[in-house]
Amino acid sequence: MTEVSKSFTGKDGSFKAVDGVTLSIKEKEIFGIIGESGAGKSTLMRFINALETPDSGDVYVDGVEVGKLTGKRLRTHQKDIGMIFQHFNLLGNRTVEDNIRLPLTLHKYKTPLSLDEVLDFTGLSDKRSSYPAELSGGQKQRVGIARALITRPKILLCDEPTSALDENTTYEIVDVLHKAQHEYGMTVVIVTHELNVIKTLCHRAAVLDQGRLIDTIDVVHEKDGRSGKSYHERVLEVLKGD
Ligand SMILES: Nc1ncnc2c1ncn2[C@@H]1O[C@H](COP(=O)(O)OP(=O)(O)OP(=O)(O)O)[C@@H](O)[C@H]1O
Repeated sequence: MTEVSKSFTGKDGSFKAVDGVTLSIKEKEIFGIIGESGAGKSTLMRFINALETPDSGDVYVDGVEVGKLTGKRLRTHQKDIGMIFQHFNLLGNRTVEDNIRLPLTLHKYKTPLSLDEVLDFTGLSDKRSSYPAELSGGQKQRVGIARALITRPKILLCDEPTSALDENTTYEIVDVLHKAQHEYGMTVVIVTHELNVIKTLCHRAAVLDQGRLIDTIDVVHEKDGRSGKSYHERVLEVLKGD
């Protein structure tokens, strides 16, 4: 995206939520967008699937200018992009398998995955007939991931996917996302304020501050990877510096 900006009207008048951001995300990379609350992270990410439209600047996905798409071509573009949310956005009156299948009932997809494959991939095979209220937070997010994966998206947008979860569950979800990128070769864009999630999962990260891009960082990964550690090991690491 090049020089993208977007203003909103708040109680003190108009302000720039995204301010002249230029960045490029590579195919199949896991790219983080970090910054404090209100920095413009979600708005920037939502330009990619046209849930938000910039006031100025251009967004290109696969060489196609998103702002020029309308009608069927816009829908085709949006169908290539899956999304998962902080609060999961599941339908409470539908079972796990009906929630996961939902996108396939709304649109026709060329090469969807099978329900059994995504249930197995996300470790939910024994929960297929459960309702969201019967699931833990981590299980609900795995349903959200399965619902996105079933359409076999080229790009997966993740808006604060672990912010409603405790630390252990966060690493469980980070592992599922990592595995999903590896298995299905998607580009993953993840908005979060949790630096540990970026550190464990992302190849690169953009830092936003009051709508401006202030840095793009190549993430250095620890050799042993934090996600394999137990909760107790991580507590010791943080509190005692082990
Ligand atoms: N539709 C909208 N109308 C008015 N203001 C909006 C709208 N969407 C976002 N904003 C405001 O724009 C700013 C950036 O919002 P955005 O959600 O992109 O930030 P963020 O970095 O993702 O923050 P958070 O981590 O709190 O979600 C915030 O001040 C937000 O209140």
